[in-house]
Amino acid sequence: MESFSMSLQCLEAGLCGRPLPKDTLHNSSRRTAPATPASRLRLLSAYHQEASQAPRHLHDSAAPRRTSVELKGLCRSLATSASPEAALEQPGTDREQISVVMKFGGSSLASAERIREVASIICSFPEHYPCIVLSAMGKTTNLLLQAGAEALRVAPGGVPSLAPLRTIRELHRRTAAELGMGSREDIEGLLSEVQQLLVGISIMQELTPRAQDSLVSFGERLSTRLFASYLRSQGVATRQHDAFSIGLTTTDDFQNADVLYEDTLPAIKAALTRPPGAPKAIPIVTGFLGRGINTGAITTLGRGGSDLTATVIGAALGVDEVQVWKDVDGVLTSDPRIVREAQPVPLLTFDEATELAFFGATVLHPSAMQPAMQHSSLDVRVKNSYNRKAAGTLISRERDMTDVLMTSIVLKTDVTLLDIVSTRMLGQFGFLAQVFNVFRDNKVSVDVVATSEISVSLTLDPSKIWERDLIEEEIESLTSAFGDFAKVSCTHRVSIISLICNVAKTSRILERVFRVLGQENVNVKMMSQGASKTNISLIVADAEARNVVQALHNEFF
Ligand SMILES: Nc1ncnc2c1ncn2[C@@H]1O[C@H](COP(=O)(O)OP(=O)(O)O)[C@@H](O)[C@H]1O
Ligand SMILES: N[C@@H](CC(=O)OP(=O)(O)O)C(=O)O
Repeated sequence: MESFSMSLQCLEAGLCGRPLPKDTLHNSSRRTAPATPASRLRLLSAYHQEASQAPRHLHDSAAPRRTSVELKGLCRSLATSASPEAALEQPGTDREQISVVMKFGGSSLASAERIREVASIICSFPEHYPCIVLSAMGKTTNLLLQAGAEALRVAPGGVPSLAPLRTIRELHRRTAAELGMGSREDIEGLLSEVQQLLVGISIMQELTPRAQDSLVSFGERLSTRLFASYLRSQGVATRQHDAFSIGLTTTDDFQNADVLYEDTLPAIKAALTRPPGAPKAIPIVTGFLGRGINTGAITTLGRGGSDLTATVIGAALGVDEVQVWKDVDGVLTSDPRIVREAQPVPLLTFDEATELAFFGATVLHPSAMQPAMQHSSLDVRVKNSYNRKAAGTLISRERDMTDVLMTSIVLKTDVTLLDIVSTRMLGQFGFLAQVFNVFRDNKVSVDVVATSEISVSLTLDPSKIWERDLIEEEIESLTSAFGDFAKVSCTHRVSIISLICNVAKTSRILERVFRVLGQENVNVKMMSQGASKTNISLIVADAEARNVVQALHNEFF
C-alpha cells in the first residue's frame, strides 16, 4: 500500500509517473500553436502506440480484480521512466493551478475495482493538476428515482426496506469496505438523510420535481465523498465539493435546469483557484447538480449532466482540455447497442458533437459543448476508462472536412410526428409564426422541422414530453391549441435517424442513402437538413429504424 500512497502523493506534488507524450494531451502548459487536425491525428496515434506498450492489465477490462499489491506494481510501472529529479525538469510537473478537468461517469465508478482503476488513471497523468468531476456510482441515479416512485406506494414504515434503497446502501457500504475504509460517518449520514427524505415523500404522498432533484442529488454526493476519502486514505490530499455549494447556479427548472454562466463562472473560479502558498488538494466535485437561482434548492442538469458540469468547470478555470471518461472507446460511428461493429470517431467539432448528442447519442450531454464553444477555448476529449490505450475522440472548434463524408449515424426512437396544415388560403401571412407560438406557449420543444407554404411537419422531443408526463394528454391539449387555424394529425412511434455528415457533399450522401433505403424497401416520412450544416435527418417508422441504421452503417463505414 505504501508504494501506491507514495505514487499518488507524487502525483499530487506533480512528481511521479510515466509521462505520456505531452502533446497527445493537447493541453500542455506550453501549448504554442494550436495543433492542426492532421498533426492531432498523428499525436493520437503516437499515444495509441505508446499506450499499447504498457502492461496488459492497464487496459484489459477482463483483467482479474486488482489487489493492493498489484496496484503497487501498477504505480511503480507508471513511475519507471524518470527519477523525481528528472521529472521535476519537465514542463507542467509542478503546476500551481488546476490544468485539466477529468470527469468519470457512473460506468467508470461501478465498483471498488473501478474506483481503484479511476485512481490509477488519474495517477497516469502526473504532469497535470486535475480537478475531478464524478457522477453517481453505477446505476445509483436510476435506483434513487425508483426509490422515490416506490416511496409513494408504501407506508412510511416500509421505506427502509425498499429494494432500491437497500441496493444503494449495500453498494456504498460494500465499496467503502472493499476500499479498506470501513464505516464512514459522512456516507452513513447521507444514507440516513436519503432515507428520511423518502419517508417524507411517503408521508406527503407527493414527489415534486424539486424533491426529486434533491433525491437524486444523493448519488453524486455519496460518490464524491467516497472517492475523496479513498484518495485521502492513499495519502493524496483531496477536497470534496458539492457543485451547488461552490457557485454552480442554474435556472429553477428542476430536472433539466440551465446553467447561468454569468453567476457560475466567476464563483467556481474563485472557489477552485488555489490561493498562493495554500496546500495543494485535488478537488473532487459532484457532477449533475446545481443550485436554483431563486429557490436556492438543489437542481439537476438533465440526465448525463455531469459532462456539462465538467465543461462548465473547465471554462471557469480556463483549462485547455476537459476529459470525459466513459465505457466506450470514444464517440462511435453509431450506438454500439445497435451497431456492434461501430468504430471510434477520432475527431469531431463541437457542432457535430452537439447535434449527435441532441439527436440521441447518449454518450454526451447535449449542452456539454456550450461552455467550450461560448465561454472558453478548451477542447473536450472522450476516453475509455475500461481501455486506456484507445486514443478516444478529440472534440474541438474546427476540423479539416476535406475527406469527410459520413461521421456518425444516430437514432432517436419513440418520437411523435405532427403534420400541421393551414385551414386558410394559400400563402396565409403569419402561419408559421402562429404555429410556433403554440409550441412556445405550451413550452414544448421541437426537434426536426420541414415546411411548405401551407403546412409544417415536425417532431416533438420525446425526453421533454416524458419528463413532464405529457404523452397522450398533453399532445391532445397541444393539438387543440391550434384551434381553427390549422388541422393537426399525429403519428406516434416514429424514429429520427440523424446522419452527422459533411452536408457540403449532400448529393453524394443522399444518392447512397436512398439506394440503401430502396434496397430495404423503407419509406421516408419526412426529411430535413439541419441549419448547422452537419446533420441530415430522416424520419422513418420505429419498427424499421434499427435495420435502416445498420444498413446505412454498412454502406458508409
Ligand atoms: N455514438 C455513440 N458513441 C458512443 N457511445 C454511444 C453512442 N451512442 C450511444 N452510446 C452509449 O453511450 C454510453 C456511454 O455514455 P454514458 O453511459 O452516459 O457514460 P457515462 O455514464 O460513463 O458518462 C455507451 O456505453 C454507449 O452504449
Ligand atoms: N448520475 C446522473 C448524471 C450523469 O452524468 O451520469 P453519467 O455520467 O453516468 O451519465 C445520471 O445518471 O444521469
